[in-house]
Amino acid sequence: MGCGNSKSAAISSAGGSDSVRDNKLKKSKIVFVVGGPGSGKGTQCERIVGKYGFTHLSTGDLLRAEVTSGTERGQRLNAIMSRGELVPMETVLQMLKDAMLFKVDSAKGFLIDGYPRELSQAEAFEKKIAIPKLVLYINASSETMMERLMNRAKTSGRADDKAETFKARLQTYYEATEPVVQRYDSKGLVKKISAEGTADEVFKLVCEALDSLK
Ligand SMILES: Nc1ncnc2c1ncn2[C@H]1C[C@H](O)[C@@H](COP(=O)(O)OP(=O)(O)O)O1
Ligand SMILES: [Mg+2]
Repeated sequence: MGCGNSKSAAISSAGGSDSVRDNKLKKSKIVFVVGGPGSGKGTQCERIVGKYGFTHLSTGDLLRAEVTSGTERGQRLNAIMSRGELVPMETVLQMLKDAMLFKVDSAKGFLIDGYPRELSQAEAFEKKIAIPKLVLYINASSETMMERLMNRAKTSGRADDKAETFKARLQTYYEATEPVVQRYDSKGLVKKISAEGTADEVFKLVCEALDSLK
């Protein structure tokens, strides 16, 4: 501990030892974007990337990309998923960390979308990577989320954008993810954003929350 003075950090900025890079991650602006299915997380992340130049990482996208890349890890993931089994949390987290480390020198901040989905994932992230600086809680009523998902279903081609699965997704969300919000609320890290308005209106609130970050 305490061996990473600013000089050695500067020298290693084009790479550096694992511990130096781990330290950089710990200091980076990490924002968790949390909210129910269809609340508008992806929509807001896209806008944040445009205005703030943050790096947007979605664990779903990372998993799909790893599989199509055909790496050894991708092949293992493909085998697990084609057996209908769950990808181990440790693997998802390692993928997320690798993606963050890859960008740590250039990223102005990280938007983590779709993770953590449950308390144990939040705890594992903190242990392995860092404590987030902010949790953006994109909050919409279940009626609004349902309406938006039904609209998205017309073009998304996503198998889970169906009225029948919406109830189950919502229940999983409330049971598993809301405790994550409570955990960070007790640390004073949550900004609750009303997502009922237009995407522009929501983005105004999102900007206020992000601008309060040092
Ligand atoms: N504030 C808003 N008002 C109206 N529609 C919105 C909206 N934010 C997002 N949408 C639309 C875009 C999508 O078709 C759908 C779901 O948005 P999304 O960004 O994909 O949600 P999420 O990533 O949280 O699942 O709703
Ligand atoms: Mg999304």
